[in-house]
Parts: sequence; C-alpha cells; structure tokens
Amino acid sequence: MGIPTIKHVRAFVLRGGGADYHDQADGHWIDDHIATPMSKYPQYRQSRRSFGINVLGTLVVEIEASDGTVGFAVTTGGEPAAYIVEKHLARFVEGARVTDIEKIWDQMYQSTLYYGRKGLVINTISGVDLALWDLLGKIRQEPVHQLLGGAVRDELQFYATGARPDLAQKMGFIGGKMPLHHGPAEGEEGLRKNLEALATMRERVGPDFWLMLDCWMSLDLNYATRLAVGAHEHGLKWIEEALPPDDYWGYAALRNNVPKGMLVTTGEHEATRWGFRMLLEMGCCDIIQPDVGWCGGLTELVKISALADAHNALVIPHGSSVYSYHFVATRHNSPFAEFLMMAPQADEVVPMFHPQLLGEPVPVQGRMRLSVLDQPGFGVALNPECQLHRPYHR
Ligand SMILES: C[C@H](O)[C@H](O)CC(=O)C(=O)O
Ligand SMILES: [Mg+2]
Repeated sequence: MGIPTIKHVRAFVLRGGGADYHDQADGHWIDDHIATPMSKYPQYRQSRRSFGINVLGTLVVEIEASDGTVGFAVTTGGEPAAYIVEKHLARFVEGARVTDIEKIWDQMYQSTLYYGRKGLVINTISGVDLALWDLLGKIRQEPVHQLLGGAVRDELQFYATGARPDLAQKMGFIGGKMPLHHGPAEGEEGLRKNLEALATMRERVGPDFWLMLDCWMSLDLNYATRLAVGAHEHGLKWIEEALPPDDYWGYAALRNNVPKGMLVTTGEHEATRWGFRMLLEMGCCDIIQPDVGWCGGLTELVKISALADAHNALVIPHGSSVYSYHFVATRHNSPFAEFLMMAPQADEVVPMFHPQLLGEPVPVQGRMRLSVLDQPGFGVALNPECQLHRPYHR
C-alpha cells in the first residue's frame, strides 16, 4: 500500500481557555496582578487581559489524509493564525505525503521568512507541524513518542506552575513555580513584597521543595539581580524569564550575577534553532524552556534539543500539555516537565488544555506513567462540545 497523501487542511478558532490558557474568566490566579512588560503603565498592571493577553484565542489545525485519517493540534494564534494556515501554508501541505514532515516544515518556514521568523507565524507553523505528527502517528497506529525514536523513561515527573506551590507539594509535584507580582515600576515596596511572598511560601513548604519565580519578561538587569540576590536566602531554585526575550546580552550578564547555585531559565517566547542558538552560544541560561506549540513544533524542537545537549543545557518545555509530554519522554536532557495549574485557585489538577481536548492525561501524585501516552498520535481528541469556527473556509 502506498503512503497516504494529504487531502485537506482546515484551520479553526476556539475561545475560552485551552491552548490559549491565558483566556480565562475573572478571578483566575493567572490574571491576578502579575508583573509584565506592561506593568509600567498603571492602568495595565492589575490584569494581563487588560492589555490583551487573550486576544488571539486557540488555533485548531485539522489535517485529513487520503485514507480518511484526521490528525489535529491546538496552539495559540486564533484567527490571524487561521488566515495564515488557509491562505498561505495549506499549499505546502495539501498533496504532500503524510511522511513529508521535514520538507513541509522547511517550505512553511522559508516561504514566511519575509514576515515570519518568530511569534505568531512560528506559532502557526508549530500548529501545522504538530497536526502532521498526530496524523502520522494515527496512520501508523503509534504514539508520537515512539515515532521520535522511543522513550528513555517509564514515567515523567512534574513541577507545577501556579499561585499555590504549598498545595502543589501536597499533590505530589517536585516543585512549584510562582508568578512574580510586582515589577520595577512598583519600586522598593514591590521588591519587598515579592521577597515576602517567596519567604512565606518557603515557610509553608519547608527547606527541600523546589521554589521558582516566573518573571514573564517584566524586569531589567538591575532589578532581576537584586531579586535573585534577595531570593537566595529563601532557596530560590531558578529565576525564569526575567528579561525581555531579545535581551540576550542582559541574560548573559544575569547568569553571571545570580548567586552560585541559582539557575537562570528562559525561552518560552523564543523560537527556532536560530533563536535558541543565540541563548545557548551566549551562555544566557542553564535551562531552555521552548514551548512546542510556539517554537516551531516538534520537528524544530528536536533540533533545538540537540543543540542544547551539546551546550550542557537542560530542555524543560514550557506548558504545552501532551505535545511536550511525548517529547520529554524521549530525551535524556529533559529529566522533568512543567504542569500548569489551570484550576482558578490552583487547588486541584485539571487538564492543562481544558476544555478543548478529550483524553488529555494529567499527572497523578506529580507523575505520569508512559503507558498513558501509548495511544496513536498524541492520543487526544477534540472535545465535540467546543464550538469550532472556521473563518477562512476554502
Ligand atoms: C505564570 C506565568 O506568568 C505564565 O502565565 C505561564 C508561564 O510563563 C509558565 O508556565 O512558565
Ligand atoms: Mg514562564
């Protein structure tokens, strides 16, 4: 039997949580006065939705093969990403063989270079790439981790990101990463409050539990250095995304400035092997955190990971649910994974992309057996209760 070809690509938009996990209702910890690059404007300080963090929504890419098999993936990007898929990228996918993943990636990337390279366009390319891997897995009746060369561990271990590391500890996670609430514009009082919040959490979780701070690109080098020095006595394991993603020079300096033993991490808003090459060659961080739905997809993440390995850096992907679980299972330099706590009060484990996927696995006692990933493709289905909207129907 010949290799099936790709008959049709469809791009849909979905609202309300899911892959666009910042698109949450009022009262969610993820939108509670978190420091951002916009915090210098008082009117955009209280809520990230106020400056539009959730304007895009979720992109769903569906790819149908000539034998009727359908692969799909979700990522952020919403309607503008749907436009790029239907009006531009579909031409490189439709008619290709389902195994042409590498060639399709190259054509998507090269053909969008004049307006792409990072951000929305690479999110979109990632969505198409993940849907292709899902399709191939379904056609071959193999989980994606097997297509990637096979798992190197039987179980994944998770740290939790959310407002309540103390509760995450009780749920069996190996560590907790909290959002930073105050940026440089909130002055000395803000810095004091940031350190007090960390000290309080350290008291609750005891000396050994990992605690990390996610600064979401909000700081400058001086503030980040002072925060890291102050946080050292509270046993901060890593300081994450302290600076804007383009400030490679600032990250390299921060890595020199932080107290011995504290790790510098970043990369969730970085993309492609070329972006990560900057981070790695300039010695910007100890751990890179590509998001498989944003960095170029799985095809690119494999390359980024090899580059990181050669620089002795760990790859701990940002969020991205099943798309990163299948990857992490296959890499020696990804010894644990992130779980984003999407319960509004971070007090229970709910699937990261809830409510968009059916069959989305979650950690139990902070762990996930490889066997729960042993389904064809990424092993999830679109929840039929979610209203798909296809704005650029062809
Ligand atoms: C909590 C952070 O501000 C952000 O929403 C998620 C993130 O950066 C992470 O999980 O890492
Ligand atoms: Mg982060």
